[in-house]
Amino acid sequence: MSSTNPLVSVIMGSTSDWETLRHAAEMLEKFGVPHERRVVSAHRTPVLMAEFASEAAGRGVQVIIAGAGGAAHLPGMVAAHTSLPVLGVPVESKVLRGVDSLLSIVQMPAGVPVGTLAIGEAGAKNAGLLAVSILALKDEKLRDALDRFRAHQTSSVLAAQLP
Ligand SMILES: Nc1c(C(=O)O)ncn1[C@@H]1O[C@H](COP(=O)(O)O)[C@@H](O)[C@H]1O
Repeated sequence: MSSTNPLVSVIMGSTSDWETLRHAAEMLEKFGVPHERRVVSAHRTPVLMAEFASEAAGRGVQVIIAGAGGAAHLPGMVAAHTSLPVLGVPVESKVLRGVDSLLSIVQMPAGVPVGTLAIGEAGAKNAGLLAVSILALKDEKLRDALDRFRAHQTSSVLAAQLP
């Protein structure tokens, strides 16, 4: 991880979300994308959240990955304060198994989009991959790395076929 000039900001509502969001950070690491990780909460640190979202583009951040659980308003509220692409990761909650998180994030009013991923680890990994895809639009090396990632994934699946 690089804390200087991060291109992607991975934020989460609580340190308890790290077990899920670390999968997004690990994907970014795999592709060598400079990123930061922060705990920011729309509910518990509303002023910090508004400042963070308003200032992110000015710091050179190009994509925000925001994960939260339960009443997961963080991705939507961050999206309300920035026109950067915001990728929302629903964290699996104890009581409703993340369906609450998913519905809180996905059902945005038209005009303020959040690109919502699947619940939990798979969603976090795919958020990392989507962030890489977005950056790869203007980065040929990243595009090649993504192509290699896909090719490797394909050959692993083929190699794992049953006889
Ligand atoms: N959904 C939100 C927000 C928010 O959306 O602003 N802030 C914290 N939380 C969520 O509360 C859950 C429990 O947090 P604790 O484990 O700290 O009690 C976490 O999944 C977090 O994302």
